[in-house]
Amino acid sequence: MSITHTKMIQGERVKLPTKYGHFELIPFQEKINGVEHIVLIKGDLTSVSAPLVRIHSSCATGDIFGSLRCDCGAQLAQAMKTIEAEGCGVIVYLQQEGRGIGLMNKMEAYKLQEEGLDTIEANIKLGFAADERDYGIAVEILKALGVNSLKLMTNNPDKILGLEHYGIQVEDRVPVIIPSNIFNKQYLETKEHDMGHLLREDQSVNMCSHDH
Ligand SMILES: Nc1nc2c(ncn2[C@@H]2O[C@H](COP(=O)(O)OP(=O)(O)OP(=O)(O)O)[C@@H](O)[C@H]2O)c(=O)[nH]1
Ligand SMILES: [Zn+2]
Repeated sequence: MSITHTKMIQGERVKLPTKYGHFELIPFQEKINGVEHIVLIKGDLTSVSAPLVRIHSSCATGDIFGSLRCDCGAQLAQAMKTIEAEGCGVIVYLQQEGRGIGLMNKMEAYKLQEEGLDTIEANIKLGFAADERDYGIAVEILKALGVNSLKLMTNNPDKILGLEHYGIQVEDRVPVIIPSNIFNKQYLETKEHDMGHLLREDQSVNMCSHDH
């Protein structure tokens, strides 16, 4: 039976055994536009004060087809394995293809990268910001699950700020670092040098020192 929230409809909770572990899946649908997001849950979230959470933006190329142009597919697998090992946690899989610009535009951006632009320049040339994502809906979903405080699995400091902006307390950051390959080396370098992603194991963000 579905549950109606202010901005979303929460669907049926079902078992989802996977090759990385046993999870439960809950679909969510935004009322305003019908966009659907997927939540995977492991364990009893209320049993810990700050559960492990991965907010994952959809990447059809990487997550479904195993594309080597980015690190998304491997990050998703690593997050699922880590949550399985921990015995408790959540993956919020957001329908936010191409950092929020959609698949058609992301492929335009890929084409521009094949012509020499980097991932940021390509977005800008298409008239978008480098990152068009907003985490309001992710926070609505987390609150519906009773999660207000968490340990975030990410390399992206903007994602931490994006959640904190909507009142989620990010207690800690857990890196999700995937070794680069020849196809994504330059892309990851741009993320590290120009988008501020923390791609070295020893880097840390001071959770209390963000400016809001
Ligand atoms: N516009 C655009 N989007 C891309 C490109 N490559 C991957 N993406 C999208 O980027 C999103 C993933 O963002 P990332 O910057 O890789 O990672 P992140 O989610 O911000 O940070 P992490 O939590 O550390 O993974 C997904 O929605 C992908 O579809 C690209 O070249 N251009
Ligand atoms: Zn990707």
